[in-house]
Amino acid sequence: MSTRLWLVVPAAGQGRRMGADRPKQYLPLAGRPVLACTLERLHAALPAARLCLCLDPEDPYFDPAWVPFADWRRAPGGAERVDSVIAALAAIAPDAADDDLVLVHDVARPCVTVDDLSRLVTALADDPVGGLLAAPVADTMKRDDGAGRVATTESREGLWHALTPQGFRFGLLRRALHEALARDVHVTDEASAVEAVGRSPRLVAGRRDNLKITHPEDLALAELVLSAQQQAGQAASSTPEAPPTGANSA
Ligand SMILES: Nc1ccn([C@@H]2O[C@H](COP(=O)(O)OP(=O)(O)OP(=O)(O)O)[C@@H](O)[C@H]2O)c(=O)n1
Ligand SMILES: C[C@](O)(CO)[C@H](O)COP(=O)(O)O
Repeated sequence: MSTRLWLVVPAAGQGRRMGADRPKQYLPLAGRPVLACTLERLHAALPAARLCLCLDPEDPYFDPAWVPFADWRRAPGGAERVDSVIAALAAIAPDAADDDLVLVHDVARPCVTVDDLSRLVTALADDPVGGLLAAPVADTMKRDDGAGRVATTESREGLWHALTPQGFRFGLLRRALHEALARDVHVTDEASAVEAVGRSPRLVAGRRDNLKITHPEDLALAELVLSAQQQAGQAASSTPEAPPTGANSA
């Protein structure tokens, strides 16, 4: 399958759980804004991809000098992440073909490695649906009783943490997201929307340190991860902790 590669980076969130004086994508990480770090990783792996960056239309912090891609455009962020991604798909629609692969990656995940990005693209190259980076759940899982006590211990077998990027064919992704909105199905990632139209995204095992900066402590963790990756030469490569696909019985 010979198609173009698009990158959609939702970066229009307000970072409410972070509680900082500005959206978390503009907080400093290893001396640069989170947004610049994330775009640098994406560019190192996929320099020829076409980028669409979702930004709050009233964002006073963004600086285009942080974008290393030659071919890029911006889309107006919406109220929820899904609205921002839909706006990005509308912005690329005039130039995108239904079979083009669209990778959606949170700006808040700056620790994704070049190797995970490359393996994802390779895994999805001939996949008619698409898929996502994911990490097998490694902790014992508890369900609460609603009153602060454990109701049950849940099996973690077959459970994965959904990471990003998540990559799907343009036509399928657009249809799935629009159907989710029309049917009022709450989706927190692209894969859920694709699942809701009856397709099964491929799970591609990725590194656990591809964390999403969400809470204040995550910024320090991300800084440690970037530093460790740098020392281990893993900014550009990595070894997954699980086979690329298959059941999680860890
Ligand atoms: N309306 C929105 C909401 C989120 N995002 C993006 O979606 C990604 C994941 O969202 P999340 O971690 O929830 O970020 P925020 O919405 O910024 O955080 P919070 O929910 O704490 O406000 C982030 O890259 C964020 O910028 C977006 O583009 N548009
Ligand atoms: C897309 C995502 O990063 C996958 O883990 C996640 O669902 C986004 O989280 P949010 O808090 O719902 O924005």
